[in-house]
Amino acid sequence: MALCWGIILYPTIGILISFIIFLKLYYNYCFSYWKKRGIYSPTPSIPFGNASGLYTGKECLGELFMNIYLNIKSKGVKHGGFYFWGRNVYMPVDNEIIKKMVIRDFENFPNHGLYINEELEPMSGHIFNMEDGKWRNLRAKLPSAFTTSKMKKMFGEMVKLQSNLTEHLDIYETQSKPVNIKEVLVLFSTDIILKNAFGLETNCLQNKDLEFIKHGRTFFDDQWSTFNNTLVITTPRKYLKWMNFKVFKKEGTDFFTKVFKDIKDFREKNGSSRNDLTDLLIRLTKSNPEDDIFKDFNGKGRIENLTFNEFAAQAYVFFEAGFETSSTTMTFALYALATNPKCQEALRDEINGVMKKYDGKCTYEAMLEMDYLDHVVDETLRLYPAFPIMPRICNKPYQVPGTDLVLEDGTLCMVAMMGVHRDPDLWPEPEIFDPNRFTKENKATRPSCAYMPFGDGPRVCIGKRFGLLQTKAGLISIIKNYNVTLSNRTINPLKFDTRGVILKTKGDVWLNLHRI
Ligand code: HEM
Repeated sequence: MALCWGIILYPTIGILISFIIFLKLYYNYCFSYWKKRGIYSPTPSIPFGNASGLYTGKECLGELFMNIYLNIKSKGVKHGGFYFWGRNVYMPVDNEIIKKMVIRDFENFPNHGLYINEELEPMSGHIFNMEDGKWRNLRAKLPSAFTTSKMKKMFGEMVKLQSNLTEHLDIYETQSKPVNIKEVLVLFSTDIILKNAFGLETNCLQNKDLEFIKHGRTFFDDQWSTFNNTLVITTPRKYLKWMNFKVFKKEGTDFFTKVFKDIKDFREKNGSSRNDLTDLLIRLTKSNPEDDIFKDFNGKGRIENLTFNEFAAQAYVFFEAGFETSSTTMTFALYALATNPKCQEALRDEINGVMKKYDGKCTYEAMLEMDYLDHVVDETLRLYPAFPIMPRICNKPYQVPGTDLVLEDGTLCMVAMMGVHRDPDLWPEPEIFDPNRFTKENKATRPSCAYMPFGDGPRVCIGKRFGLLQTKAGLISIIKNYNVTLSNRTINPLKFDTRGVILKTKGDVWLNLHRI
């Protein structure tokens, strides 16, 4: 019997030891990447590299990049490197390098480099993941869904929904109950995006159990999806492809595929004059040689029409991005205003003053006159950029300007937006909420890439104007009508939820509302 155990035990121990030695050698090799190139790197550890905070629940993705940025910056260098597991990642901290990478030398970094597997998951073929010519061609068409005249019309629709929001909030106010503000703002933002991009009247505020909410929130909130989102950022896509990795939950994608098919079928059968994002996407699915929309981005060649799956993937990303980022931004803004009552008062005074000029109406023109509101939103997005990542893949060898480093083709580069936004060299006392940082005079003192909550360059957020309008429509309505204080149910000082890609508070933000 003892002999028998020996036969099994000794080879097993041998294999285990060999495996550990192999792993150690492998990691030593990986972790020497930046050193060999003479580039500073914070000390990595096995197995997570520099991302252990992410996997042990100490830091969210935005904080992880911020801390790496501040660490590199503290060494007085222009850039550094770090490791996701064994994967090397480049991080610039010099503003000129960031600017060149993202704007001037965009041709070297046109793609986000994230996992896309359209055969397995058609929904992954959306514009955020799209690359090269395909991305360029589609991206060139989409701005026509967000022109100034359309924005103005959409703001009108948002204002109509403001009364639903206050009616809903009044229920909490009259019962003197604190409100979980993010939960309400998700409903408000979902109504806005469904109305403006898809022409649907939903009133989620009265019916929060709608499937749109259930499936829509899964992507950013549920444990499984948030973990998957993190994996997609940190893991080389060739491994994910090899594993046939699935990002989305089937029930959610089935639901949205059906909804988008129904909307498309309905509009094709009945016609539509909405001239909105959905109309534009439907037009792109028609193979029409007469239609100029099929000219490529150079205006020389022709592009292929979108398949139904490609149509659905675009509709899906606009729906998801449309409600989550803005409701998150409004939530952070209200937290900041509740904890900075003087800023709240100044904002309310401005809203009342400007609206008085417009017969008490919240028009597009009135909103444009609200400078302080603009500064409050800007400052909120500086401290709490809802989508705090800006990945770029280097697609050909690139000599980093002003340095000896040549980035290799395929290197993942990460701009640490939150790091830049909290860099004390750019923002004195960066942790303090101070909207006046964004007055015209103060803005002029900073380099352009010191602030980029919507990214920058040709890949900048396409929904930026829509997201800002939505955020402002919500804030105007709440601050005009309620004095907002923080309930003791809120974790204060605020901490970040360490799951997922979107920046979120740990625990909910609960507010007390007092009708004015
Ligand atoms: C406060 C709200 C928002 C924030 C903070 C935000 C932030 C961002 C950021 C940082 C990026 C990456 C940019 C880059 O890589 O340089 C991005 C991309 C994108 N955003 Fe937003 N976003 C917001 C609202 C929206 C809304 C409302 C929509 C849709 C209606 C939207 C749709 C998109 C899309 C489609 C992309 C991918 C663009 C591309 O790769 O060409 N976003 N957003």
